[in-house]
Amino acid sequence: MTSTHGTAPAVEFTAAGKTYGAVRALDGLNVRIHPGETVALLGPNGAGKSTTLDLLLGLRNPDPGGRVRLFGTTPRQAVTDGRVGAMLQSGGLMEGVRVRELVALACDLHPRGYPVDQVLEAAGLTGIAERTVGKLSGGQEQRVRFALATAGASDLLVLDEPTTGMDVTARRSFWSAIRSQAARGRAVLFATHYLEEADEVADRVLVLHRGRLLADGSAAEIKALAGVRRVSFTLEAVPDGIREAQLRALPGVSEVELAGAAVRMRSSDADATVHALYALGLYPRGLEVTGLGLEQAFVALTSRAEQGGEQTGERSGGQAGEWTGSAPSSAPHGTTTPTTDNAHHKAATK
Ligand SMILES: Nc1ncnc2c1ncn2[C@@H]1O[C@H](COP(=O)(O)OP(=O)(O)OP(=O)(O)O)[C@@H](O)[C@H]1O
Repeated sequence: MTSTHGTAPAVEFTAAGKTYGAVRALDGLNVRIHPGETVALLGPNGAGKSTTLDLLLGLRNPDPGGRVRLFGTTPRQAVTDGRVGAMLQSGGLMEGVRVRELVALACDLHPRGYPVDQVLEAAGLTGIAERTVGKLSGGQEQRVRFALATAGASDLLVLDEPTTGMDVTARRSFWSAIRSQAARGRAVLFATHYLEEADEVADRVLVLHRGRLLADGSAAEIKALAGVRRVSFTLEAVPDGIREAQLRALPGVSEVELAGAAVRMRSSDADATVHALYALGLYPRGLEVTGLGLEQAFVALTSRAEQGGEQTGERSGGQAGEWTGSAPSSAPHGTTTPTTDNAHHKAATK
């Protein structure tokens, strides 16, 4: 996958901050996204996702000292040049017109617009092209928004909670359409609360927390970074006096669930937990140590940050999977990491 537009990153945030009154919504974000990458933006409510997308689209300006560039130019210029397609949560659709008319208008207005039938087909709207927009279901409206975002040959797609309201089938075809966009070399950035979508679709996951980048890596790297594992087993005989509190006190254990003889625990140091189990005189049967899903890793990372163990997720400019300590890296992400190659590989094999 190569960019036909030189070597400038699709997206480049440099020390980008945004303050609303007393609220520091975005706190010195350094991030680069390259053509062909599909990137998920995750974060709890209020983490700064919408602010990030607003800055990216030129709807707001970063505070002085910060900078946002798309393809080496300003967001506004990139939008004017038709290089950005966006699907936002806010903003109503024109209700009185037919689906085809609305999509045709977007195709006409785009500097590199596609034929309307092609766009309708790709968005799964051919069968409802003659319906009035105001009479569509929520999921159908989302598909219209997607069609508007892909009405022309944009180089970057920005999607805010794109599948909200879509049923399972619509979601599946939506993501398959997005994959084919990425396979054509487009950069895709989407904010979502559906972590399984981020896990399945994204080459790279950015986790925002209180306006700072908490983690930046593949879903596998984020899961590993959370460092928490599930330890499950059954106890053949529970020795007298062994109670949940004792299991909870084992090294690394943060959570214990007991259901009869079945025990499930979460541990940040599974080896130490298991050794200590034996030391307690317990003999676990069917012992399993498994990794967490992205959702659980996300919860572990963000709650750890809430409790004050926050670290920034900006890579140190060295190898993928390296994470800086508490001091933010001065080098923007992506200068030397292999993320782009990885993204290209994935895009090519999807
Ligand atoms: N126009 C505004 N004026 C004042 N504060 C704002 C404004 N927009 C956002 N904020 C605040 O900035 C912070 C980040 O908000 P933002 O909407 O970017 O978060 P988010 O990650 O998109 O949240 P959500 O998942 O709830 O949509 C929040 O504390 C929010 O209350």
